[in-house]
Amino acid sequence: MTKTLIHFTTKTIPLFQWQWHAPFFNSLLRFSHCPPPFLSSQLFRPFSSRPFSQSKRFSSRLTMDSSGVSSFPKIPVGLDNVCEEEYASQSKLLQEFTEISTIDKAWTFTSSSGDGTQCMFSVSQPNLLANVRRRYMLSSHISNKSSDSVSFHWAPFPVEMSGVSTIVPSPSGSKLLVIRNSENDSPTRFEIWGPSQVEKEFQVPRSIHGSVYSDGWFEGTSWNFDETLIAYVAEEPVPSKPTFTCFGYKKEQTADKDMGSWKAQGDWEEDWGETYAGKRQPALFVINIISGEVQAVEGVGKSLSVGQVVWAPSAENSNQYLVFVGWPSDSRKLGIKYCYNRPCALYAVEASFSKSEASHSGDNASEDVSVVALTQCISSAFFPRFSPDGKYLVFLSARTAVDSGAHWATNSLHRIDWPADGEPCQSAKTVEVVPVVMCPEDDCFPGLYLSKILSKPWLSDGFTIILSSMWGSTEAILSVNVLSGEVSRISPSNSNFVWDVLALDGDSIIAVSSSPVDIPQIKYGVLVRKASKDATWSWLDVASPIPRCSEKVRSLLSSRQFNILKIPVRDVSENLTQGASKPYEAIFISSKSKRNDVCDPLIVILHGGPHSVSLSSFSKSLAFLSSLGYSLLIVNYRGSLGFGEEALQSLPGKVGSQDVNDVLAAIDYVIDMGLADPSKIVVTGGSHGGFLTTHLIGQAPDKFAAACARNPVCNLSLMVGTTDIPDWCYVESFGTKGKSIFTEVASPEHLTFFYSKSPILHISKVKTPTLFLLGAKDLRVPLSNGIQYARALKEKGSEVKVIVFPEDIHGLERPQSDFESYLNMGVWFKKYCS
Ligand SMILES: CC(=O)N[C@@H](C)C(=O)N[C@@H](C)C(=O)O
Repeated sequence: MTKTLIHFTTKTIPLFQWQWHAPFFNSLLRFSHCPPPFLSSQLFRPFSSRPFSQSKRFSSRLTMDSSGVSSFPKIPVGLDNVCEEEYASQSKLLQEFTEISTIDKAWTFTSSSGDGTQCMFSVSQPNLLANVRRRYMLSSHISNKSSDSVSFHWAPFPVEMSGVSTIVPSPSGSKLLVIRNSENDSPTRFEIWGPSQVEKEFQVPRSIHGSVYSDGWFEGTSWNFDETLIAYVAEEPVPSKPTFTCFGYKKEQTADKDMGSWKAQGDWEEDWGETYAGKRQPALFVINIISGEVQAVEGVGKSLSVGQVVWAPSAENSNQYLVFVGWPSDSRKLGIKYCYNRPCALYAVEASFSKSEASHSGDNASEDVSVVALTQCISSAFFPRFSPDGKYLVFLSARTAVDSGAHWATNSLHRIDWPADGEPCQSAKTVEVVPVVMCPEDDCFPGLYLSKILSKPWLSDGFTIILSSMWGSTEAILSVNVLSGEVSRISPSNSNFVWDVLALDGDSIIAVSSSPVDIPQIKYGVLVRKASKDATWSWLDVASPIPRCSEKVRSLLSSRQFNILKIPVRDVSENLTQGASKPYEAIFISSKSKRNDVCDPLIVILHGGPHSVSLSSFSKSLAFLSSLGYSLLIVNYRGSLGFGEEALQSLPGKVGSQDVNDVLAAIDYVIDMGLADPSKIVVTGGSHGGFLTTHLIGQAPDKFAAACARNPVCNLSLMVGTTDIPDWCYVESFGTKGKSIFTEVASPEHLTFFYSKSPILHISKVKTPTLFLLGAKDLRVPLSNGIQYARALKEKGSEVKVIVFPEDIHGLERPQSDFESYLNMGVWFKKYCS
């Protein structure tokens, strides 16, 4: 992979830079038998926690002693020989953290011999050399289940699933659908696996549809009940484009790429923005696995982007229906990634197909196939799930996000009682099962905050679903009675860990639990007492080969601890809602032992969104930073998910002030508690977290020894004209009013207002050395935002380093980019603060 690395050296202290490149430091370390006395104690600290300031003194002395010969060693651009040492030692450690695998999903199958359950775990691990995530499956047989023990018998080795986009077991568990999207123009492959081999394989050419969606959002793949048909969501086929030959425009269009012709671009088609660049509109298809015939579902038309399709239960002699989510797509498509505020509704459509050649209905939706809108009364409906007996259709809503314009907000859960005759009806009553919580009582249920629901979330009673939902800075497993609306926290209520449900095994739960200092552990939840009012769950530890970590990582983690702090709101005013006046939280990770009463340097970590949350789950990158000898303060400022709707809605209109002050108050809180040294604080965050980082170094210029910003929002007046979510700039700057005044052409007054809310307003005060990590293909906060700010810092002589990842988007999640980001961050912070 190629990368662009721009190191802006400072123009005010050139001597310092030159001293830094002193040529002898490396050789001295290599040839001397004992380290110089002032380095020795530092060198024996783990992972080169030798402060750079000392190294600099040392190297400058050597430079003066040298007889003026300044032969620069051959070190890579952007490094000097001091930080090269640091690079080497930190990269070794980071590699050990990077290798830890992640459990992504699990499926259970009743064993045909009736002696337990088979469980398949989907696990992934970065492959740094290939710069991809390696995905594999590991199976386990679950037996001897009781309330105090369970046995998992693991297959000896996992099996790699290369090139697999989607895996979906059939309802009976006797078949497995494996979909392989191709990366070029070749067909998409559908494989139907039986217990021992591939039973069928179909190739669907690009003329029928493009890649099958496997994005976790539009994605939906559903088997019908007799396991003959599979409904799914795929990119509609590429329309024909004008063709030219050496004689000019060719009237008869062909699909083939023949040699003597070329295709024009045709009209630009809007996509769904960040992470969807170049992706074609999602459309519904059904494959018949007996005949291999693929049919586009008729009647939907191009005015809806569709996703999350499921088969509706069918009554005897009734038609078969599909239920899906539709997002209006005949007007401007604003970015959808992380944006639950896009209106959407549930629809039902009869699964009838033209019997002729498969084709997508496109604009010519068949007149006689009607689409039934099921959720007209509510501005948002998604994640449809039918109960096993087909009586209830349950779905999630983000109506508070849609109605307020905040990109993510508190969810509500709803139910439709599905007609017994199987015929969907427009006027079906929608019941609110779990309402939005405005202001939770202390330590009580804060409302639902979900980014996924299992495809089969039901307990055997047919009316209880199991979910995991953010709860303050943690995530908890909940059971929800969809008839009474009763919500129970069933993961341990005294746990500060994150609990995430992976799959159900009958009435038991396979879950994963982790903390910032504990790698994920598989847990088995057993329902001990069934009485719905006070059902009790017992959580058993499961010995498992995944994930594994090295002895070094294990020992480093065992020396760390974490707490969730409650930070009181400073300056509570009468204008604040009750929910916005309550304490917010920060996760504090530190060493278990304090050396000579000295505080470790502190890294302040800020999530983006702003309506997102940092959870107390295990994070390899944060564990790495913590293991370098830092305390971490991860602030869930007001506006974060998981604390009730009033606290969340207190932020829009006050970004750059309320959130900045919350972070400053959290820092003062740990300083006052004696947990941090005010002279050793650095700050980092991405996106809106980068907005906070750059605001903080401008508004509190003496507070931070160094900063690192990933794809930061630095100038809203520049972002509004270039991002895929200009409406976000309006809502976060103006508050909910921004939703109605949003226009594609920001007025001069609006631009001035955006500027006044932006970190760039404070740039003249900045003194903090700042590292920028930028994705060149970011559509959310385009590169120009970070580059403009970094150039402006450079112009005024501040210390700046910029790394641009040419192939990365907003998340910088490709394995090499993620690795390089955290390595540079570790080295940068060590250089300025240790
Ligand atoms: C809604 C959204 O994408 N906002 C961005 C400015 C942002 O902060 N994104 C978050 C989710 C991130 O961490 O990238």
